[in-house]
Amino acid sequence: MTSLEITNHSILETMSFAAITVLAFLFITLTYFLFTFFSNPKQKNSNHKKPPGPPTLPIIGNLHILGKLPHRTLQSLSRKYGPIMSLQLGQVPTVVISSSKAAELFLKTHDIVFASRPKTVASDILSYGSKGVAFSEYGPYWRNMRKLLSLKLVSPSKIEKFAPIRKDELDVLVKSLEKAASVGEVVNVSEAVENVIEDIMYKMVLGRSKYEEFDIKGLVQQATSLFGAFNLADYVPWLGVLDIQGLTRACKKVGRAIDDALEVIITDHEQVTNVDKNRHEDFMDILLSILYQTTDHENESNDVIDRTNIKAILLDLLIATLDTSSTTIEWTLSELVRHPRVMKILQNEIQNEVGNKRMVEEKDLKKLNYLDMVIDEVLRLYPIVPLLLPRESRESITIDDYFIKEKTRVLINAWAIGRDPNVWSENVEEFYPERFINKKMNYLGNEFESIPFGSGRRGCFGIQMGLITVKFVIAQLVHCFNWELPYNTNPSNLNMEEKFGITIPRAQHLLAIPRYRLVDVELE
Ligand code: HEM
Repeated sequence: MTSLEITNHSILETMSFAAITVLAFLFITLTYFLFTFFSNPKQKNSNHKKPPGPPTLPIIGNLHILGKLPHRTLQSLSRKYGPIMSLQLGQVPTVVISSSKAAELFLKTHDIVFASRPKTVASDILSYGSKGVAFSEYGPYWRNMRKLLSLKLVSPSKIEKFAPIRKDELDVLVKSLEKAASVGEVVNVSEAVENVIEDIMYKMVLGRSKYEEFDIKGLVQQATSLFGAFNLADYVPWLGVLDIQGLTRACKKVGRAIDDALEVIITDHEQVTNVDKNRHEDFMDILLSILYQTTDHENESNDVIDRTNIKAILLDLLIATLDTSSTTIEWTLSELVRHPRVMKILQNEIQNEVGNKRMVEEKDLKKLNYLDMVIDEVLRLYPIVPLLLPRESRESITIDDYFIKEKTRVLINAWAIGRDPNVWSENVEEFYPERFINKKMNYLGNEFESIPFGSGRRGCFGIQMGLITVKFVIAQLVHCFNWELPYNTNPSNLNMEEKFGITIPRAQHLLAIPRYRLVDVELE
């Protein structure tokens, strides 16, 4: 065969492939129109009024309009279509909530209807078929696991028990920053904070410092972005086999690496526990103590907690603890550096309570009211999980005259709710902690004006542990150091762009120069 023949042959092949693709697309589009036109005629003629929403395209619905920062796109769409808005994400009917009043209806008044999570490719692969807590469907398994874990992992006495770990790890960070300060070094604050949180959480969850053999933080970050990605396979399941975005392949690859790491961690833990029975109890010990128990004593269910349950829960806990606290700290330091006025008031408050001859201790935190206001303001502007974790309606329901059918996905735009000018006044975009002077937030499900931890049955169960970690790190870092931006950057020019995923970290790492400000403090 000559080269010309080869070329012609391939063009012919390419042409027929293109023709087949076009024909297939036309066939699918036609089928879709016929299907949507003729299917469910009863619903078309009934009073089942859907919430308003933007026009949809065949097959993909509104998937194409989400953009790189969906929380922002959805906020501007809600200005046009209202706080309860319909979207069609591929084949999945979706409702987006963008006001505190609407959030209260979905997360409090009708919480039980929206207490489930949708099954997704990521939860199926990475969570061992949704066997963890955060991504599992509503039902006796989730209810019992959540009750058990809340009691055993994050009770006030457990939070107190882990205080020495938080103190020791933070001391190490302060020491290294003191060194950097003595030579005027530029510090990658984002990385430093990620590392200290990783060290704290490692010791708390696994009872030891990092494993050199594998990069758990990296794997957890990859899993977090896969959980947050809009995978076409979840929205147009028949396109799933093609895996056009490669996300299903990525889930399988990351899932295998995580499984290998978790196996090593569990085996290692079992061995250490056998040798030293009086060790300080960590999360992993608590999880292993429920291995082989049944999940539902009351109803005598036969579900036994096995190794895959333990691995799925462990991954949930690592995802829930690693990124959330460090990202909140990162945004807080960024806003403080941008607002020297606020930084000064906070430093003065700490200095008045603690003096400048010793470091902050956790017991000081309850006296620091301005610190509470600073953190509330950061959580209002940067709810770290901007769309919370998706919910799914367990049955059909009518809310505010809108019909929401069973298995509708519900996205709560916590980011838009915290920036609603009708609630937070015209200076809504401004970082202004004083707006919380007469407004004490407790995040226990009574306020809906700012919901960084979600709310209701599926709300975060680690709120107190998250808050104490964030407040302690911030108080220590601003008490021990003044912070300057490098390269003569004007604070008002600091880049504040975010990246989208389940969480929203800074798009660019925060770099700053620490200047030590305490006198005569001896770190052991
Ligand atoms: C600043 C730190 C934290 C923030 C901002 C945060 C935020 C959130 C948010 C927004 C949700 C979803 C709520 C919803 O869908 O309504 C969530 C769920 C969850 N969080 Fe947190 N979280 C933090 C720390 C923690 C910690 C330290 C733990 C564990 C010790 C934890 C464990 C969980 C779990 C298990 C869920 C899933 C709950 C369920 O589906 O039943 N979180 N968190």
